[in-house]
Amino acid sequence: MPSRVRSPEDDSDPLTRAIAPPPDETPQEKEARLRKEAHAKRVSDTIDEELERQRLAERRGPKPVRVLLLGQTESGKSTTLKNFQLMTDPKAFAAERASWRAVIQLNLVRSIHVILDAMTRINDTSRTPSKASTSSSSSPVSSDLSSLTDSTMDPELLEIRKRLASLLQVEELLTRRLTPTGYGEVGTTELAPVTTSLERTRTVFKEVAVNSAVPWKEVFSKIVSGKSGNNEEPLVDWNDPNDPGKVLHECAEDMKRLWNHKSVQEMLEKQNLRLEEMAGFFLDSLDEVTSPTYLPNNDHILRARLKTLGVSEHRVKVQTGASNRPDDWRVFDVGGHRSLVTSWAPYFDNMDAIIFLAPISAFDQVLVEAPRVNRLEDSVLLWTSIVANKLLQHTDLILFLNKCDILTAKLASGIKLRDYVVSYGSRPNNFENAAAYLRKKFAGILKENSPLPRTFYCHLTSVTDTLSTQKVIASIRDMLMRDNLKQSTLLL
Ligand SMILES: Nc1nc2c(ncn2[C@@H]2O[C@H](COP(=O)(O)OP(=O)(O)OP(=O)(O)O)[C@@H](O)[C@H]2O)c(=O)[nH]1
Ligand SMILES: [Mg+2]
Repeated sequence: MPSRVRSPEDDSDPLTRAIAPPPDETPQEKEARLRKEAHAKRVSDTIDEELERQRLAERRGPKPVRVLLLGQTESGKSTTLKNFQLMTDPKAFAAERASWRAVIQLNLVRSIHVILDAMTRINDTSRTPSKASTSSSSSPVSSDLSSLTDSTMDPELLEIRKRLASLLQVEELLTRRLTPTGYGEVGTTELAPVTTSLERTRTVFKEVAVNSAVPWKEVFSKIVSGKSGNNEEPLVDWNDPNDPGKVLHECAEDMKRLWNHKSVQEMLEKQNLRLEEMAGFFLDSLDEVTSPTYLPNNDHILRARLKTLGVSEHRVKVQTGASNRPDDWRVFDVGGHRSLVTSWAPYFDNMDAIIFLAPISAFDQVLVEAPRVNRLEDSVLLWTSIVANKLLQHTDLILFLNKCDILTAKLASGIKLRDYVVSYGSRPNNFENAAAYLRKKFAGILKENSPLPRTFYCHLTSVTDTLSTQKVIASIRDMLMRDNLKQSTLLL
């Protein structure tokens, strides 16, 4: 078929048509248009010049330090990034409180959703014919969960459940705001069960994921109405009728009663749902999160959970003792979901250091995306492939054995490491012994699999704790500076 050749003047071309001046333009309009176009060109040229200037400065100036955060999903990568940001630019961090408020509200609503789902599941199970004999009990309110159907459930719980249905709309609203078209995704995933037993309960829920390189935070700046006196903290428009905080405040008492209800606690225990260990757990802070003028503090922001999609680069200025000018660092945060691991490799080139996070508290959990894979085993396999990678043979590897706070609590509650890691044997089931054992395992893997001998840098961390994490980051900074210094001395 002959193709049509289009001349530049051809006004059927949509672009030409779009930028063409209106046919009935007056001389004054033409002058105004030309002025506007000249101004736009000046602005565009200035931006180009600035970009070029930055590019040249970067090429001439000291090379930025590049750090890549790796580890399975929910290992604490984005939380470590938040620590970098809090440490290097606390004002910018504080300015984002309104955006994190929305994430925390969503986290809270999701926990309630999990409880409501669990209650429904009990109903469903009880209605199946095989359970008919147990569910036909005519006893009144009962803590026997097999008989906790609508007809036998505490009427108070039924009422609470009905009233809390309005929270599901809040969930939808927040999810829509957090995932502007093309910038995020809402995946239906399975709640990480707390046991590897095949008999375990499975809970399906939605988790919001965003690419942190895109402006999801700006969506929430729309609910920011101004700046407070010290010009740092954003103010939320508390009078906005669509602000989800209103519904959350109205539901506060019901949420509290639901969470503290004896039957609910028993039901969660029976279904092996340890919400306290779930990412983004705020049921212990209900009063604060549902207060009418809630803005999260740093601790809440670090505990907020928002899954990462893709890879994003963050620029931070790290102050070193050596010079007055802070160093330019690039911290790369990646999504740790299994389907995203293949997107890590293009970033291996040219990295100064990799911080690898292994959440060692997850020894009794399985991956949400692969329910037969133990999370600790997965971390060990990922670590093995990272240390063995030839592209990374000259890169410093820093291991964070993370979530030590949860590990301590878990072991203290009587959950035995040796039930999941058989080789742990008869060692005492406490944090010191468990951490030392796991540290040795990861060190051994590094020694055996590194293409070239390298130092084992390892920290026992709880990255939701800012003070200790900032100390660890400072020691990494000093270590990298020493390394850089050594290299430049060798080059002289
Ligand atoms: N208690 C406790 N919670 C932690 C710790 N580290 C991370 N968390 C929480 O675990 C959740 C997951 O952490 P993230 O930093 O989002 O995990 P991630 O590795 O970025 O996960 P992806 O983005 O899915 O790859 C968040 O709610 C954190 O607050 C820790 O050391 N202790
Ligand atoms: Mg993340």
